[in-house]
Amino acid sequence: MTVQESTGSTVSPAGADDAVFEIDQVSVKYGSFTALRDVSFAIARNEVTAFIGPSGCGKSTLLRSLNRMNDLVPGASVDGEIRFNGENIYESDIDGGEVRRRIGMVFQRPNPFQMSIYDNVAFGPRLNGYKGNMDDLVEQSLRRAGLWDEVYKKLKESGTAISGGQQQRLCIARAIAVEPEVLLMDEPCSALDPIATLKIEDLIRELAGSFSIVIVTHNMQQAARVSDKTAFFSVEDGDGDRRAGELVEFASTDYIFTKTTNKRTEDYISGRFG
Ligand SMILES: Nc1ncnc2c1ncn2[C@@H]1O[C@H](COP(=O)(O)OP(=O)(O)OP(=O)(O)O)[C@@H](O)[C@H]1O
Repeated sequence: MTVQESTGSTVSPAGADDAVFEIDQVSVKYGSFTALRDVSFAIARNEVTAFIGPSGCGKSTLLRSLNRMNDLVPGASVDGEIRFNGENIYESDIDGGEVRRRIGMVFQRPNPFQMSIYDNVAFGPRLNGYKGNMDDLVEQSLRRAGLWDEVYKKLKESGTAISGGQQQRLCIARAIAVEPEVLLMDEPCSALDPIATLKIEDLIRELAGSFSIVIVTHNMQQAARVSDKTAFFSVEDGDGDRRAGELVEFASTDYIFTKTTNKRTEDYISGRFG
């Protein structure tokens, strides 16, 4: 596998042992349009990896490819291999639904189900036939999401009748209740105020010990605050608005934000581009 990493970075290429995902020459198309071209790098286990880059460079496209969410997008197709724990999730005998159960996702806008707070968290475990004590699991998941103290008196109330920041933490509790190995987060704070954002960022750092987290963010301070490694994407050089996205640089977050010598990364980080 080719692993694109910066020379001089402190990151050693993650091999199959410590990589949760190996992304190997992945290109993603929507119909005939190549949204992302030939991306290769590895995502380490139990770390936070941030995807940054200008609008339209394919960050969300790649994130959705990691749990085959793109299967649900008409016209989307993925070439190359994405190995999750060493197994290519795009093999024909792998069930996309099963992949999505093992890899949780949190979206831009909090999207609690129209049901009680309790039922939101219990939904996934019930679907999976969880046999343990559901009350304990709900409490533990809400505690891990930093929400228990705020909602324990109103577990029977609607999951949509709490603040946006609380709803997003409820969505995180719902995602972790089924014990996924990975949490994919697509700009999880973009609809939140600064205080709710900081709470989610603290939570991401706390959860990183137990889960591998991949976060797409437009907010570079956020990437710098929460992530261990950063992948910077951009669109290919040239004219026209149908240019493919590509991985420019992947390295430790510290390297990307303070030491990079890559001009394209520097220009983006310093706000000269994008
Ligand atoms: N469902 C789709 N059908 C066709 N083209 C799409 C679709 N989704 C995304 N694209 C195109 O693919 C490219 C990458 O989009 P993507 O949303 O992955 O970028 P992004 O880096 O996440 O952008 P943003 O930061 O604005 O969310 C863009 O040119 C976008 O217009």
